[in-house]
Parts: sequence; C-alpha cells; structure tokens
Amino acid sequence: MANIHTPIPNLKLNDGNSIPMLAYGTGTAWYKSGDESKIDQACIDSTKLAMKLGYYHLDGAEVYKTETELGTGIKESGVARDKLFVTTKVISNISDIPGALKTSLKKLQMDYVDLYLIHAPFFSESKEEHQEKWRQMEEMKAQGLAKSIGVSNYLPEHLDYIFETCKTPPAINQIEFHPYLQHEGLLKYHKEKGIATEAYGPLSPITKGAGGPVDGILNALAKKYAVNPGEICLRWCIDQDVVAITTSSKEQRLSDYLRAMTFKLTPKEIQQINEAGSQKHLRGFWTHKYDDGDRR
Ligand SMILES: NC(=O)c1ccc[n+]([C@@H]2O[C@H](COP(=O)([O-])OP(=O)(O)OC[C@H]3O[C@@H](n4cnc5c(N)ncnc54)[C@H](O)[C@@H]3O)[C@@H](O)[C@H]2O)c1
Ligand SMILES: OCCc1c[nH]c2ccccc12
Repeated sequence: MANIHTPIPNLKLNDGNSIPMLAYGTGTAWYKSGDESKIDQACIDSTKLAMKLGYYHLDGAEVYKTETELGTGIKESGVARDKLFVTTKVISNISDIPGALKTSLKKLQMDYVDLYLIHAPFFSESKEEHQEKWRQMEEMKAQGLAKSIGVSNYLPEHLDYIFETCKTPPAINQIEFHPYLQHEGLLKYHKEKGIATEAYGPLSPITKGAGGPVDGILNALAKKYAVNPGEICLRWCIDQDVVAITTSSKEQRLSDYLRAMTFKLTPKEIQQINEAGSQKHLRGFWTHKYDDGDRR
C-alpha cells in the first residue's frame, strides 16, 4: 500500500542530526516475554508494513527481544539503510555498553544505529556511575557505532549528573508523555539544555486513560480535522516539537496514524487539551520505579 499522506517532518537534534517526528515502536505490542530466539514473523511483517506505509523511524531496545525481527524486517524491506532512523536502547547489559551495542548491532544486522539510548536511570543511584556510563555512550558515538546518543526516563537530577562531566550532551530524553503526564518542569529543562523530547505512550488518553477529561476535546478536534482522537494525540506531541513513538499490530491503525501529518493544531487547541489533561494524572510505564507524586 502506497503512502498517500504528507511526509513525516524531521526535528533537528543538538548534534546536527535530524530525526523523523513519528516513529514505529517494536516494544509494546511486540516485546517477547519468553524465549528471544523464537522469531516472531508477525513482528517482522508489521515492521516491513510500517516502512511500506512511510514510517522510516523505528524504535527498538535490547529488552524488547525483538531486535532480530527489526533487523530482518529492515533487510527484507529493501529500504536503503541511510533512509532509515533506527534507535535501540541498553539497560540489561549496561555493565558492558560496548558489548551490548555490538550484540544489538549484530541482531539488527547493521553497523551503526542512528540513536542509542540508556533505557532508564534506575540502574544506579551513584552520580559517578551515571557519569561513567555516559562517558561510555560518548565513546560509542566517537566510534561511529551510534550517530546520536541519548537517554530515556531520566529526570532533571539524572541529567544534571551528566551535564557536570559530559563532552557531548544527550541529544534526546525519551519519556512517557501525553496530556495526562505533561512533565512541564522536565520539558522546560530540556528546552534550556537543548535536549529533544521523545514521547512514548502518546495514545494513553485513548488507551489506558480512556474515559478521562480530555475525551471531549479530543473528540471535538477529531471531528473538526476528520481524523481519529489518536491522531489528535500524536499531533499534540508534534506541534509541541516532541517526537512521537507509537505502534500497532493492526494495519488500519498504522495507516490512520499517518493522518496526523495532514493538519496542525492551533496554540489555543493545544492549550485546551493541556487544561483538560491537567485534571488527571496517569503514568503507565515504570510505575514501580517512579515516586508517583512525581509529575516532573
Ligand atoms: N523508553 C521506554 O521506557 C518506553 C516505554 C514504552 C514504550 N516505548 C516505545 O514506544 C513505543 C510505543 O509505545 P506505546 O505502545 O505506549 O504507544 P501508544 O501510546 O502510541 O499506544 C499504542 C497502542 O495503542 C493501541 N491503540 C491505538 N488506537 C487505539 C484505539 N483507538 N483503541 C484502543 N487501542 C488503540 C495500539 O494498537 C497500540 O497497541 C513502544 O513500542 C516502544 O518502542 C518506550
Ligand atoms: O520501553 C518499554 C518499557 C519496558 C521496559 N522494560 C521492558 C521489558 C520488556 C518490555 C517492555 C519494557
């Protein structure tokens, strides 16, 4: 199926690289709880379909156990490597970042990733350890194995540790972000430091948070722009310069999401969503790790 939609825009990162503002994720909907060596053909097929539809930004992670499927999908798609933006993340093997990246690259069947992220800051409470891990991430970039480097699920205190000693600042912080988790303080911090924000869980208001206070405004805007409420959620990210990562195993949904490229929300509409969203708090991921009074 050809992609008939407006192309996905890029965001310029602080290291000069560009990132497509809508991504297809191989985590939720796809991650394996069991044996990694059991290949999931449906994941390979869906990854290929995503690229056919026009998703060139693909999000993976070692813990999803789907890097082989992602790499196979890419190889079989025939899409040139330099047309794609591929992310993977490290957490289980954070004790050996060079080894972890080498293993990920082997599974992905490629010799570099576009973005390599530390998946979460919860591996240590020691400032020195955070600084040492970031130094190793810088080394991966210096060796050309990762074009850009960043973090995920970091709070300002973790970023502060990095900024004390880094030579290369994180290009991105990938966080859960949606109208019920707006992270005003963290986003302000990102802006001040030149870090791009990447949103996972952008559809939470229509999935885990369905029936909440943004339903009315999402439905009204969906009607106005002739799209689904989900596309309003994706656009709400993009119009705030936030890269959105979504996914689905359903072709219709993957195709529908791309309609988020066909319109823009006005600043007033974004404000209306923000006001309604701030009436509810929802965190769907890593809930065991965050102090949930913490809405930063
Ligand atoms: N860095 C991290 O810690 C982290 C955490 C979570 C996810 N991620 C990444 O982000 C990607 C996307 O995450 P997500 O799944 O939270 O994204 P999302 O919020 O966009 O939700 C996508 C899910 O919503 C479902 N959906 C879409 N429309 C729906 C509808 N109308 N009704 C009911 N369900 C609907 C889809 O089928 C899919 O399963 C993951 O695959 C992964 O790559 C990263
Ligand atoms: O990044 C998505 C959240 C996540 C963290 N650790 C995992 C392990 C398996 C599947 C998802 C996750």
